[in-house]
Amino acid sequence: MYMQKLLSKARQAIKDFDMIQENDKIAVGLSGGKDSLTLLHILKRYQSFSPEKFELIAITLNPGGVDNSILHNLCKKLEIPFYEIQTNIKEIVFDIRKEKNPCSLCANLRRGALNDNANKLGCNKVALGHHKDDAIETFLMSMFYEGRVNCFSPKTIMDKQDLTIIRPLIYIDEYMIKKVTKEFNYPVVQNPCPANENTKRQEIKELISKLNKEIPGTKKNLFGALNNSEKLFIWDKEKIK
Ligand SMILES: Nc1ncnc2c1ncn2[C@@H]1O[C@H](COP(=O)(O)OP(=O)(O)OP(=O)(O)O)[C@@H](O)[C@H]1O
Repeated sequence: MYMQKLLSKARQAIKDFDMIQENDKIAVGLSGGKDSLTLLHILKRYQSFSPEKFELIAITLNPGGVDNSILHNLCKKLEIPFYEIQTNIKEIVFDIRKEKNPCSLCANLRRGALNDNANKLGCNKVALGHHKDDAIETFLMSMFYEGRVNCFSPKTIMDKQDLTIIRPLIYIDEYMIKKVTKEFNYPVVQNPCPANENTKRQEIKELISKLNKEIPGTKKNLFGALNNSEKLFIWDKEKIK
């Protein structure tokens, strides 16, 4: 039941932000978590009726010591070429750098490795599993922790690498992804991260959920604010002068 809704929201995002073109070769960043598993299935379905013909592969970065055979099998079943890349990200973040706030270094290393490998495999696009809740959380985190109004974009062109990053799940709520993951029994790989669920992001997620109960519509309005580009430069000195 939810799959059709998800597919239609993904289709809308792909159209609104012009994410896919004819002959694209798209690498799905497949972590084995619910979001990227859903993304892989959605893009596979979308491929069957998309007006633009495109190629799909999956890349999984192994941070060190994770058994991803379940993802190998899934991709074989879906007939999507699968590439597992061994990395030492876990060792760098936790043993060498001994990071107190490991998430941002880990995310940077993963992003770099994913983009480099996608490039090497001849892809011109990388698809990531970020969804609507991720966007709202990132939007608030950038204000609370960095003092700036910022968020990742649905589509980012990386000039230096000749690569475009797309986020087709950007209109989809996390609860819908959870429903579909359960309904279709996607083979979720246990997240090996020692900081999992114990992060600033988790705190912000809980705060947003609390606020949404106290002030109904909070989440919807925050997402609306993110889409309201006219109001993003609130106190723009050049405009006000
Ligand atoms: N180890 C990895 N290998 C390949 N792609 C990854 C990996 N880790 C993250 N990604 C990609 O980056 C996206 C955002 O990463 P993040 O760590 O925020 O994951 P997440 O929100 O927990 O999503 P998921 O449920 O897919 O793990 C993922 O949805 C996925 O597309």
